[in-house]
Amino acid sequence: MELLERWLPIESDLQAFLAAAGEAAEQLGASRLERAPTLLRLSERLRHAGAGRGQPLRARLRLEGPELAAEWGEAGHALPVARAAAGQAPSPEAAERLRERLAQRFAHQDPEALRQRNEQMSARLAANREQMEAELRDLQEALEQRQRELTRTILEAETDPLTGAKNRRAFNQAGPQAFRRTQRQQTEPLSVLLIDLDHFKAVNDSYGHQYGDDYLRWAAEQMGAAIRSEVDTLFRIGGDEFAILLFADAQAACARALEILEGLEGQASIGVATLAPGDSGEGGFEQLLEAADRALYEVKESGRGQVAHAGCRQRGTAACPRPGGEAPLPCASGAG
Ligand SMILES: Nc1nc2c(ncn2[C@@H]2O[C@H](COP(=O)(O)OP(=O)(O)OP(=O)(O)O)[C@@H](O)[C@H]2O)c(=O)[nH]1
Repeated sequence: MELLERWLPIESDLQAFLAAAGEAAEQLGASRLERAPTLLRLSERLRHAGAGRGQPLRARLRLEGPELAAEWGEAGHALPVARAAAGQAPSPEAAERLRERLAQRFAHQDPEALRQRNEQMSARLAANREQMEAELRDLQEALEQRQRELTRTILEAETDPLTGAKNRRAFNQAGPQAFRRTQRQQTEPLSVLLIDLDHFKAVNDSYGHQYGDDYLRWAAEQMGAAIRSEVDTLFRIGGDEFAILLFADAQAACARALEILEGLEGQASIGVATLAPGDSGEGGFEQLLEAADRALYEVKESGRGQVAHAGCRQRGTAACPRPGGEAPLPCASGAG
């Protein structure tokens, strides 16, 4: 049977509960000498659980047969308080009288105690909230920091440190991705440009490796300046080999490649291949790359310093025409 239930946020609540426990024990026949150490221990345990410190701790006095026990908290802590003399459980009427007596003790709320209780509980709640908010802020900051670090790490892992262009690893990911997108969407053509600097070994050999590095940086700048950086991407995929993923059809890709060649003062060979919307693209990105590579090889074989589109071979020529030239563009679509 439950004799009493109370919240113990402030000191006077705790004292009143201990006094009620003392009275109940006395009613069951416990002597003052027996009651004192038990109440002391109960007081320590309740304080330990947060009683009297603004915490919303709830405590109960229960009578089970001859046993009087105190219980508190969500975890169901309990402590025996007293045992009825000779192990005789009080009659239901006696137990009910005891319950009423204890209730009587709390019938008149002291307004000052009530005010203190509210004040302390709301102060404790505010402190808890502030602490939680601070912890959340810290957590949020730590998360954002991690996110920044992760982004930087990913960026570093995908960037060529010499030229600032994306590296081969990034190309291996971005190429097939772009290819699948064009296949899926059927609206946007994709061209791949493979650019290999001509006689770069001789640049190194004649002017030194450091000069060679500067030349590579300069070449990357020229290429980067010729593309729409927010749409198309430049990659350095080897020593003096670059690639560009260009969301453009064969005609526009040829024109862009010629622009790049001009920027590089004619000192490069460029192979281009295009996947047009509607092309089956059966061989995947690999095949498109191979087609661009073959076109590049043809340029190298035929003397360097040119642009060739893989699709042009169907018309019997590998070379892209000069923009504005008389001849019609021979390679409007097709990946070779
Ligand atoms: N300075 C510098 N040289 C590099 C770097 N990476 C590769 N190389 C050099 O680039 C040169 C590439 O030589 P090749 O593949 O023969 O190219 P190439 O001389 O342009 O010949 P073609 O392409 O046939 O015209 C080699 O000498 C490499 O040592 C680099 O990061 N910096």
